[in-house]
Amino acid sequence: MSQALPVATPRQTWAWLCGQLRARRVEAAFTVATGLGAAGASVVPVTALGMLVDLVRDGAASATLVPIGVLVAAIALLGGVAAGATTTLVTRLGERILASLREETVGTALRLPAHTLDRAGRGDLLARVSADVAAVGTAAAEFMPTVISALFLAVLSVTAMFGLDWRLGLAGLAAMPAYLLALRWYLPRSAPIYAAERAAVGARSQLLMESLQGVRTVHAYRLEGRHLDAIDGASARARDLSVGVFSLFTRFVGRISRAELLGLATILFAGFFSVRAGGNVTVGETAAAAVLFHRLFNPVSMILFTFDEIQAAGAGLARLVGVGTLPVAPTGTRTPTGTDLTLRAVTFGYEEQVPVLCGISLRVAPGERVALVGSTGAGKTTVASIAAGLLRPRSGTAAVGGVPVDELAPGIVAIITQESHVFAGPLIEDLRLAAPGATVEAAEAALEQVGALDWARCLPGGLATVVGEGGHPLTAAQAQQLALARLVLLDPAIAILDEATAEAGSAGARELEESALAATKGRTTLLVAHRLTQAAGADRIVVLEHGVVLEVGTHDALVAAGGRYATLWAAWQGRTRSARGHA
Ligand SMILES: Nc1ncnc2c1ncn2[C@@H]1O[C@H](COP(=O)(O)OP(=O)(O)OP(=O)(O)O)[C@@H](O)[C@H]1O
Repeated sequence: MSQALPVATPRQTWAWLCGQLRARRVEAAFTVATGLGAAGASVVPVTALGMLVDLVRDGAASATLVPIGVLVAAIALLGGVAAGATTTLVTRLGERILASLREETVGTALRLPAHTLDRAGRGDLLARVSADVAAVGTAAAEFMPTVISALFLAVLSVTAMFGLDWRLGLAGLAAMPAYLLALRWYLPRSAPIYAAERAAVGARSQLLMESLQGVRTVHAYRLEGRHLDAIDGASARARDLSVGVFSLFTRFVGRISRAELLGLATILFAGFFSVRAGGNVTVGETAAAAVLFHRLFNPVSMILFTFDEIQAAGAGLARLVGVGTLPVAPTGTRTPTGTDLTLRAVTFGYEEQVPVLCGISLRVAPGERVALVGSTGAGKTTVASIAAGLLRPRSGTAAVGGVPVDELAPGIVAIITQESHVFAGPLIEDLRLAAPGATVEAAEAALEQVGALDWARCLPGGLATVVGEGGHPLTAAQAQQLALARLVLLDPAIAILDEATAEAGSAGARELEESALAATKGRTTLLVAHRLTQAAGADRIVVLEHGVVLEVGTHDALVAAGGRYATLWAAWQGRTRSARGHA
C-alpha cells in the first residue's frame, strides 16, 4: 500500500526557514539592511519632492532648491546601487538555503529504511528533489528578490506617508482591503483554471503525437476524419481555456486598478480637505504622499501577480521540509569486540497485520559461512536486511559481537543486495565508493580477487572507462562482480550476500559463486542462497519457511535427514540436470 512521504505543516516550514535564517544571521541581516537602504533611498527623493513643491509655492530662491536637487540625485544613485545589491543578496541567500535544503532532503532520503521509500514510492521523492526544488529555485532566483524589495518599499512608503501626516498614511491604507478582496476573488478561480488549461494543452499534444506516430494505422483504417475531429475538439478546449485564463487575469487587473484608484483618490481627497481646512498638511506633502502611493502600483501588482507562483513555491518548500521531518536513526559509532552475527527471536512485518518473520533465531560464528534457503517469499531477504541493519525488527535483536547492528560504526557489516547499482562514472571511482582513498593497485587487487580484472582491463579505457548510465554497458554478472570487489575494498568483518543474477547451472552462475566465495573468505558470512549449489558449499544451512526456521545443519546432515532441505535439493538437482540436458 502506498503511503505518501509527509508534507511539513506551515508552522514546521516557517520554523525551518527561521532556523536557516538564524544560521546565516549575518548574511540575512546584511541583506535586510541593504534592502531597507534601497527602499529608503527610493522614498527620500519623493518626500524631498514634496519639500520642493512647498518651497516653490512659498517663492524660495533657486539657490535653496539646487542643493536639495543635488542631494536627491545622489541618493537616487545610491538607491539604484543598493537595489541591485539587494537582488544579488536575496538570490544568493535563497540559493544557499535551497542548496542546504536539497542536501538535507537527499541526505534523509538516503538514510531512510528502503521499505519506507518503497511504500512512499520513489517517484514521489524524485518529484520532490526535482520539480519542487525547481519551483522553489525559480522563486528564489526570479520572484523573491522583486517581491522582497517590493515589500520593503511598501512598508517604508506607508511609514513615510504616516511620517508626512497621519491622515495621509491612513488614506494610503484605505486601498489595502480592496487589494485583499481582489486577491481573494482571484486565487480560488485561478488555480483550477490554470490546471485545466495545462491538462487541456497536454491532452491536445498527446492526441497529436498519437495520430502522427500511428499515422500508418490511421491511413489503413481510414480514420483521418475521426482523428481530425478529436484534435479539433481538443484544440477548441485548450483555446477556450486559454481565453478563459486571459479574461480571468484581465478582470483581476481591473480589480487591482480599482484598488489603486481608490487609494490614490482617498489620498488626494484627504490632502485636499486637510489643506483647505488649514491643518498641518501642505500641498507638497499631499503631492509626495500621492507620488509615494503611485510608485507602489508596480511593486504591489508584482506581488499580486506572482502570488500563484509564490504559493506553488511554498507548497514545494513544505514538501521538501516534510522529508526532513521523517525520523532517521543516527549513524552508529560502536565497534564490537567479537565478529559473530546473532539474531534472537526476531519478528517483523512490512504491514502491521501481516507477519513475515515469526521469531527467527540464528547465530553465525566468527568466520563461519551460513546459507539461508527456502522457497520464494519465505523471508530470506527480510532476514538478510535485518541482519544488515536495513530493516528494524519489530521485536527481538540483531547484533554483531553483542552490539545491535544499528549502533555499529559504518564498514563493519556490508550487504550486497539483489539490485547492484553501477554508479555513472569511471569504473575506478565506482570501486572507490567503498574505500575513497584506494589506490589503483588496491582496486586491481580487489578486482582480481573476484575474478573481474581480466574483463575490466579489456574495457576501452581500462579502469578509467566510464560505466553506468550513459557509459559502457556492463552485464548483470559484471555489475555483481563489481559489487563484490567493492566489498573486498571495504573489508567488513561481516558480509551479507543476497545476490541473485545468474541462471541455475550456467557457467556464469559458477563463476559468480567463485567470486562470492573469494570475496567473503575469512569473513562471518550470511548468504541468501538463491542457487542451492551455494548452500551446499556453506558451513551450515538454515532452512526458512513462512518466516520460521525449519531446519539447521550441514548439507550432508540435512540431505540425510530427508526433510524440507532434502526435498529442495532433489528438486534442484533435477532442474540443473534438465538444464544441462537442454544445453
Ligand atoms: N517491501 C515490501 N513490502 C511489503 N511486503 C514485502 C516487501 N518485501 C517483501 N515483502 C513480503 O514479505 C515476504 C517475505 O519476502 P522476502 O523477500 O523476504 O522473501 P524471500 O524468501 O527472500 O523471497 P525470494 O526468494 O523471492 O527473494 C513475502 O511475502 C513478500 O511478499
